[in-house]
Amino acid sequence: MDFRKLAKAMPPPMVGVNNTELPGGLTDLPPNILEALIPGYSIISRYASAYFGLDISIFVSIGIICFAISKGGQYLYAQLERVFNSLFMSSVYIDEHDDLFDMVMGWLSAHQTSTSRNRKMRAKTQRGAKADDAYDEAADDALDDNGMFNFNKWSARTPPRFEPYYGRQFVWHNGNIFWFRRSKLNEGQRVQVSFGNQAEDDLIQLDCIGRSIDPIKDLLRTVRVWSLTRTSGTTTIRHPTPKDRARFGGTWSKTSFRPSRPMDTVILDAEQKSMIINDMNEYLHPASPKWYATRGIPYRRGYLFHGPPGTGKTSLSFALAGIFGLEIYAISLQEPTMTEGDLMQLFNGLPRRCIVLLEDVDAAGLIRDGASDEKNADGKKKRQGKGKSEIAGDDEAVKKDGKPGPDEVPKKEEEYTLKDLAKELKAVSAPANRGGRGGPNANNGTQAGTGISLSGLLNAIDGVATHEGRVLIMTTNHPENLDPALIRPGRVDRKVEFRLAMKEQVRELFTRMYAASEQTPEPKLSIGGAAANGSAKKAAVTEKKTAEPNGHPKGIDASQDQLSSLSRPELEELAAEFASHVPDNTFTPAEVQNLLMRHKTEPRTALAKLENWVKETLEEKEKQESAKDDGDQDVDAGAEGRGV
Ligand SMILES: Nc1ncnc2c1ncn2[C@@H]1O[C@H](COP(=O)(O)OP(=O)(O)OP(=O)(O)O)[C@@H](O)[C@H]1O
Repeated sequence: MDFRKLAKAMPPPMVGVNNTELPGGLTDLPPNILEALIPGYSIISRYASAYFGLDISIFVSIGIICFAISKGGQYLYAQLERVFNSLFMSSVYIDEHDDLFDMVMGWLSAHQTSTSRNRKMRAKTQRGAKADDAYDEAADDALDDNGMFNFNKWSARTPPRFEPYYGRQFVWHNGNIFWFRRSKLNEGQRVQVSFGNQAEDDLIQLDCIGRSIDPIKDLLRTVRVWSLTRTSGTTTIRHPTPKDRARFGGTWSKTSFRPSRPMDTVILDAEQKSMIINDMNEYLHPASPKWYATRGIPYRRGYLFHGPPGTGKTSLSFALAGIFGLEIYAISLQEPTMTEGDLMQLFNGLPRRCIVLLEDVDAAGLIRDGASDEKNADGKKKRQGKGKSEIAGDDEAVKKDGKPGPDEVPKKEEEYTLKDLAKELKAVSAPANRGGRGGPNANNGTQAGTGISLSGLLNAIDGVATHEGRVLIMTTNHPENLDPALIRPGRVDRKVEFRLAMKEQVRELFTRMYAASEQTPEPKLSIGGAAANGSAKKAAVTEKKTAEPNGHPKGIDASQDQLSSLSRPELEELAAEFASHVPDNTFTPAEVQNLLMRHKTEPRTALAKLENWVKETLEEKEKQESAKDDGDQDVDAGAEGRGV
């Protein structure tokens, strides 16, 4: 191509008054503009002209014009699209913080993977229960030569979830076409759309043709049903969003979901169990809100689960969530960064129906300030010295106005021994040692181990601004340490005591463990020589047939034999015998379960090892007790030493 000819073909430059060249043709921009746009332009252009006889200003000008045309075109297209959208399209926006966001993403990824020709997707590693869904028989490939489960091998088989990336794509549903656009929330939108959301929020925009959003509503209904069906049988657990991830405090994040716990796996006094189930069922009935409203009673329900650790308090909460299809919103009052404002916002952000789980409320170190404690006339900080048995299942023990009942008169000042005082000191200092940032400044003059005062907690639980409809479950190992105001009727409507296991409970635990339909396979262990000589699997089979020195069979086949050859009446018989050797009121169900878990498929072995286990566990408990007593004495001595 002869560039000189091309240059000649261009219109000649216009000449100004002083013979200066004016910008003439479209392609002839003033050199000083080009110089400003492209540093060193004049030198390049001079060289190009001298050596190649080329006037590069033509190309630069053409480039700039093309750029301007394309930008203009884009702008025009965007304007036309905007006008078209506003006249003929309807849109619905979904903020990332909303549950619908995940549901839509899940639906789209499930819906699109088979049909989509999308060339841009976001791949997401599946975690938690979703990933576990991917388990199938072929996952046995994840066993190594020794029959050991290898998680890396197994998780490598779990495919990632592919979901739409930023940008626009369409999807068909019920004969309608929908456009789906995922974008980043810009600053302005974020304030309007998602007050209190995370810093890196995304936004989904769903568009459909027509002047009504009804098709989108219909699509979202489908998505919700699809999503809820998929997650039925699981319980969702949420926790407060960590401060570093939340733009504002007091928002909830879905932290996990797990298979719902069947109620019959929680072994508890039948009467207590049916009481709590019936009570909750009645409360959650759709007609209940009206019933409460017409009587002027706040529509709230609270339960206190109390008893030693490992007796089933958390398990029952999860089982209740499972049968009533509720999500669990768990709050730890010991969280040092949580403020009363956050707590209030968390309670305000609860859905219409849910379970709020406050675990170990006694450990939060909530103590009322003497001045604000109207129950203690002498203004001294005191906890009510209420025994566990008085609290157990006794709704009337605390009077309606929160004052102690006649049978629980507070100790007089002189009845407070040094030990009481030492315990108080320990209770107050314990949460602080855990990093609590209590203190008078943190909580309106109320002493507490965290940033939450008792009045702050009470306000959040049932303050005027608090939403109605939730079920509050508080758990504690030391109900006697709780302030009566926290557990007064209205805040705690029912109390359930969890005790150490009785024979009947042990029997049920045993039966449940070995009657379960699905047994987890035991590893086919054959470590060492077998692997080394390359005939590991064969060796494993041989090993199954060998017996342990104590006469108990070893390996999966042998242990399965114990189960497969066990008829129901035999199992019942074994369970009764097992229970008869476990002393009442001595071990927690968790401890008994621990023994049974060691012999998951060997009920007879569990029975054979029981006697030893009882002896060893009792010895261990005694040791722990005496160590605790020594600790208490140290605190007493310390208190006396300080002249308290
Ligand atoms: N009553 C019970 N019935 C069935 N399983 C139980 C029972 N109590 C405890 N377990 C088992 O023991 C383990 C611990 O139980 P869980 O967490 O419910 O106890 P907890 O009372 O909430 O303890 P903590 O006070 O320490 O929170 C669980 O694996 C659970 O299955």
